[in-house]
Amino acid sequence: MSVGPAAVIFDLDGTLVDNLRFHVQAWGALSRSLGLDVPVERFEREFNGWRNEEIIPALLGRPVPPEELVRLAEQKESHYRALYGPHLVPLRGARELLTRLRDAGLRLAVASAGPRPNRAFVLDGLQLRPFFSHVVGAEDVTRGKPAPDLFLAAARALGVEPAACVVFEDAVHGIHAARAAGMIAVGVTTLTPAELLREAGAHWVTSDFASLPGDFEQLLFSGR
Ligand SMILES: O=P(O)(O)OC[C@H]1O[C@@H](O)[C@H](O)[C@@H](O)[C@@H]1O
Repeated sequence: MSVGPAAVIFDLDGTLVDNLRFHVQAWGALSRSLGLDVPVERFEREFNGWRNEEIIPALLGRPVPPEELVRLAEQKESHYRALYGPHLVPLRGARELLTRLRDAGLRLAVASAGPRPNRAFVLDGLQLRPFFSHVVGAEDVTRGKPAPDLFLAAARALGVEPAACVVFEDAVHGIHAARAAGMIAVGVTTLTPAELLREAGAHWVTSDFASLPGDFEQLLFSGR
């Protein structure tokens, strides 16, 4: 009997796809249209892994009524999808790793703080959705990352104990969330340097899915 992990949970933005510069560009355009001058680092670090319901009030520095929030979020997200659409591609090795994990009998889920249309844009656009038993998103929780809620919701949906889950995640907030959920955390260095992901608690780091650390590969696949 295998004693390795039973499930793997993937973050979406910055992990399954290397798309954060397009999110940052769209956030920058939204901010400018509102007369705000926001340093890029806030989008890359502070807001990475948050839900729109958390980002937009922080950006404006005030509570934002639901209708205004929906309108501003849609303005940003439709711009992001238009910017990223021509570049949509999985992170190197993603499809191959998902195939190996599925064939090895591991349960797979996505846990993203992003809204449903953005998840569909990537997962359906790249035909990755069939790999995943469950996709958990912004509307399933009230707190984004670093709260553990998204990852715990994914584990619950998969019917797997948190301690038996591995999380792939690119954001410091996401690594904190995975560790707070009691999961094994693997940092993906699409934007955030390896040292910061390790400091946040990542057990391993990798630049993509094509070259995983040997001992981590062994943990995932030995005995399967
Ligand atoms: O949880 P994920 O998939 O990394 O994505 C969450 C968010 O990540 C941020 O970095 C983006 O700017 C957001 O717009 C996005 O929704």
